[in-house]
Amino acid sequence: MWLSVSATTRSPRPGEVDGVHYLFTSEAEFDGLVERGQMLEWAVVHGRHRYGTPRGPVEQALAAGTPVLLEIDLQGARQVRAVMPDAHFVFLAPPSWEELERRLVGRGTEGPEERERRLSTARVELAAEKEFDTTIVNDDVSRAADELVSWMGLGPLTSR
Ligand SMILES: Nc1ncnc2c1ncn2[C@@H]1O[C@H](COP(=O)(O)OP(=O)(O)OP(=O)(O)O)[C@@H](O)[C@H]1O
Ligand SMILES: Nc1nc2c(ncn2[C@@H]2O[C@H](COP(=O)(O)O)[C@@H](O)[C@H]2O)c(=O)[nH]1
Repeated sequence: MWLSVSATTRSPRPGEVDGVHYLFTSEAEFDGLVERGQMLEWAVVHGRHRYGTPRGPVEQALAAGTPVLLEIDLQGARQVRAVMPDAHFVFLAPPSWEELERRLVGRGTEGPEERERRLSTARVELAAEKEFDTTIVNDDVSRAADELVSWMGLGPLTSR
């Protein structure tokens, strides 16, 4: 299974590595990817930064028969559904609203205003759960990953 690397115009957080966590691009570089048709999907997430899935690596993996896993927002999922109707869509849900808030605060990477923005996005996304083929509750990471792999009918998670 191949886990695709997204591009984003957001700045790296401490510890995030270009090409591993994201392809960190300038606004102009992201524009270029979009204008050249090199994005499978892209969206402004949390009303601020652009995030998108480069098309080339995904299409190459699929052509080689390798399943691809995208971890993208609701807007991106809707775009992928429009161009790849055979794709499968999993809604990754928090165990509770309170735990979602606790985890976001605990991550410690955003101030109160940005956290509120992200919680607003979460409210919108939670309301769209029924658009997805299944829901997996992210209570324990290992358990949720096992459930995902089992639902997909695949072996253990590997990347590139
Ligand atoms: N199952 C889990 N148990 C405990 N902590 C978790 C679990 N899943 C995620 N977290 C933690 O919750 C925080 C938020 O998770 P993550 O970074 O994946 O955010 P997200 O859902 O992508 O939201 P955002 O769009 O704001 O980034 C992180 O600190 C992450 O380590
Ligand atoms: N449409 C897309 N959404 C994406 C992509 N990569 C990530 N995401 C979404 O962005 C949020 C915010 O991420 P963060 O790293 O700033 O915390 C993340 O939760 C995803 O939902 C993508 O390629 N396309």
